[in-house]
Amino acid sequence: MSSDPVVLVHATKQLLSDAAAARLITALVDAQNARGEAHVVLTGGTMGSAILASVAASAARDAVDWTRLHVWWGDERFLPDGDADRNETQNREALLDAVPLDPAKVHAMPGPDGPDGDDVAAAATRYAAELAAAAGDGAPSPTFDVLLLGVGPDAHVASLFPGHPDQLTAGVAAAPVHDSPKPPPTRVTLTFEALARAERTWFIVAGADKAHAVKVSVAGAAPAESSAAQVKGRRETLWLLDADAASELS
Ligand SMILES: O=C1O[C@H](COP(=O)(O)O)[C@@H](O)[C@H](O)[C@H]1O
Repeated sequence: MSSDPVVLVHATKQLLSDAAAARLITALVDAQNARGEAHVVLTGGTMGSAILASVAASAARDAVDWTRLHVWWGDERFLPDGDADRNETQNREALLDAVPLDPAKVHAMPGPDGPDGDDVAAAATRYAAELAAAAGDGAPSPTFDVLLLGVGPDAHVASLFPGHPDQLTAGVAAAPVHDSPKPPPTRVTLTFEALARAERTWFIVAGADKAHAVKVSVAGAAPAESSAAQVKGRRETLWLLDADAASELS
């Protein structure tokens, strides 16, 4: 069960960010209203933190009950806690440190200063176990209410790089990535199987350097050309773009 991609274009990167933030607040409020708690998966990169900064600046920010939100990550650069290049650090600066989250519900991916040291495979296994524990019903992870994904110019999402040997890891929810083509070389990522467990999947993409990746991904390219094309939400798959990122779409 998955949904067909829908494209929505905003004129500027700032409008894209603000509109996506409004959409995110509403989706989290609705999920909490329906089920008590909500689960969101965050992303790194340009738009991953831009949308969170827009949430932070929104007058509706505290319509979300932050204490009832589980925060997960789609991927993480395998760097120590607080490193400026960690997605978590950037997301914290943009929003997470400014809202009253329950620390027990903030599920950061371990780095080399974590319980497994520099064993990135063990760190990924640990994260998969945390996902399964949160599901609590034998599923490999909770159902994610909203999955946010940035997209690289090479059409990667999370740390799943097209054509990379670690791209197609199967049978686990989280996997190590070695020799990433984008620095840093070592990462932890959710797998395609885990990314498929979202109700709403939103790609948030700005900039002309992403236009080709957007075009081939929306068209449904094969894994060797696009990781983004392999990910769909169960209920909704939205491509939220600025005009530059949409410039190669017909
Ligand atoms: O390395 C990463 O890159 C992508 C996209 O980043 P961008 O700066 O090109 O927007 C990001 O979504 C991913 O989480 C991150 O680890």
